[in-house]
Amino acid sequence: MSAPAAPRKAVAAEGYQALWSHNKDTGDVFKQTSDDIKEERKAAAPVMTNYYYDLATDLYEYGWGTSFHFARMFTGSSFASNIARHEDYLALKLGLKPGMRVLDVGCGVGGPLREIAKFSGATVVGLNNNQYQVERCKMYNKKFGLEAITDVVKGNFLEIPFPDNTFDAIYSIEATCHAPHPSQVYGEIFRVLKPGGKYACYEWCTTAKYDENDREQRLAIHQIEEGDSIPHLYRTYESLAAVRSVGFDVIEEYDLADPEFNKPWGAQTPWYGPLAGIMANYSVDEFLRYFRSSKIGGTITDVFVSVMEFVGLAPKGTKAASQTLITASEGLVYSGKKETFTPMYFFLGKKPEA
Ligand SMILES: CC(C)=CCC[C@@H](C)[C@H]1CC[C@H]2C3=C(CC[C@]12C)[C@@]1(C)CC[C@H](O)C[C@@H]1CC3
Repeated sequence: MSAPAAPRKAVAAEGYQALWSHNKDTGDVFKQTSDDIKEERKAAAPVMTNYYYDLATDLYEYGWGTSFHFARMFTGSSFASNIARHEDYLALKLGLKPGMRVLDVGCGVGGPLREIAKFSGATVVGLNNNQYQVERCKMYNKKFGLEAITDVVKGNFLEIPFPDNTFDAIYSIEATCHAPHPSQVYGEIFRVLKPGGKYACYEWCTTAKYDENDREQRLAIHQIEEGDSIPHLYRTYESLAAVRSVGFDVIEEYDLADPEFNKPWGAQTPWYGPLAGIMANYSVDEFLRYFRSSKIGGTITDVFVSVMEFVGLAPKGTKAASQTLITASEGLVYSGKKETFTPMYFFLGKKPEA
């Protein structure tokens, strides 16, 4: 884990926690998720998510790697190949080819961007609003000799810094859920996509099984929102309506986490398996990697970083980051088991030619 400048994480921890402190002392999840509080977080969304990634990026890389997303975990495949397959699936659906110019909206430190560039030969440009992640992405693109077919630009996906009709294809992986409302970011994606171009998305959503009046289910969804900087998690049907409302023709849409959908695809362990210690493939290497993301691994990391911060060897804010991610993990595993949440609601949209 690299230790960036101390003040950045300390400021981020303070700013982020302030946005999630409303009614915490009441212990009442309904009060913590009231409409007016959510409106405040929606208004602060770009700043809030910048704080979040200032805090979480180092731990993400340590515990997960450079591709910040979940995947279908096919039994017998390694974690890395399951993650890469999930990325290549988008390249296949978009029909990416050498010579095409593609935008990755909310690219993180660029794990997916580099895989998709290598898989397809297309030129992939990442868009990211977090300066630290942009720098990490640039560094990796150079390190892996991919500068000719990759790039990364700092910018807000609510105001994408490119002219209309720029890209041949666009994708986003578990990123647009940071927006106050999905239609805002889908509208921008529609604008910068060329007519006839396709947009593929993995969206974070609540499912039809989610009962927002059930206290335990609501708490777990709130834990996901708090632990992952999401102003509000929308339903799958709301995301679908949003992508249609900005002008896309939807060619395909389904929940890749739905066990029914997955029946013909062969044996899988759950997408949240790495957080719950459920391994898709057994080997010593895989054990170490699963251990880092599991509950027990996360707890050990938490104790370690707390001590490091206390003695001044880790920047202030590191402990807050670790605890935020433990909250995320609890909500994700609970909601994953109940099937009230999916991190892979997939849709493929086309911008009409005319
Ligand atoms: C925030 C969004 C929209 C996407 C990121 C999805 C995942 C990559 C992260 C969600 C929860 C994260 C946790 C970790 C890594 C990245 C996530 C899986 C850890 C395993 C990192 C190491 C810590 O000690 C425990 C974390 C648990 C949560």
